[in-house]
Amino acid sequence: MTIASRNLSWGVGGKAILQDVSVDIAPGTTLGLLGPNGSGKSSLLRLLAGLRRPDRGQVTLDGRDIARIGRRDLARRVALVQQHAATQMNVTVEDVVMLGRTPHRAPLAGWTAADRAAVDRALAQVDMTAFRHAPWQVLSGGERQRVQLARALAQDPRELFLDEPTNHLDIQHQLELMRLIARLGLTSIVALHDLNHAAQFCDRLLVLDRGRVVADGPPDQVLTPALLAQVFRVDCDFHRSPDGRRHILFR
Ligand SMILES: Nc1ncnc2c1ncn2[C@@H]1O[C@H](COP(=O)(O)OP(=O)(O)OP(=O)(O)O)[C@@H](O)[C@H]1O
Repeated sequence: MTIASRNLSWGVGGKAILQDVSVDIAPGTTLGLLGPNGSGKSSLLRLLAGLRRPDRGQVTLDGRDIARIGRRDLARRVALVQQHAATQMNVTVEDVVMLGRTPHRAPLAGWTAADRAAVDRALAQVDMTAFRHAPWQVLSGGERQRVQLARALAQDPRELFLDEPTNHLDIQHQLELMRLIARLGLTSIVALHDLNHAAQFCDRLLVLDRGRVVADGPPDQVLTPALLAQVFRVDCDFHRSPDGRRHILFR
């Protein structure tokens, strides 16, 4: 067990946004978080990452209430890549990725060899080494997205939360990013809209509809025509891809 939630509920201004969400995620799992726009995926990621407190229920990390874990300890362990990460403009790519090392550094200490190695590794993992000295403001949307992932990887997390990480990426980098996440060996929770990526790269899928969990299990069991019709209001057929995974054809 790494991350788990019990009967998590959260709302704003009397509107229930997440209701009774319970999930228990085994170490090393790539969990795809699916659901229509507004179903609560980003809200759940923030609650699970400890950035927001639930109104009811609890999030635990290795059995400890996440609300009782200090910010710095949590940041050494858990990284979140949000959809629209705010970043100061007047910085380089390397500066942004270096920020990921902050929780590991002693106050006023310089950069260690381990910090530099983590930044080098993270830039290489997202194929952005050539941009190391580029100013952040010249990057394209997809390049920024990859740098934000590198910042999270430089943090050396055991749990990685990603909110629609393939947005803005060209197809090559979408596939590379999904493959990278799947082979990192971390516990990754990834909000996704591409159901075929979910089928191809995730071990387990959790489907939200209007703030409630409506399906939870391996892709083959979750991605059924009935569920896709009920939750996403689409008709589809399935093919088997050569690796035996489901491939969805939308009608
Ligand atoms: N801070 C907030 N204040 C008011 N409403 C909010 C807040 N955060 C989220 N919501 C509402 O909660 C619902 C769920 O939002 P959330 O961003 O979690 O959905 P999502 O599944 O990630 O959506 P999308 O696929 O469009 O990114 C939406 O109706 C949204 O407007």
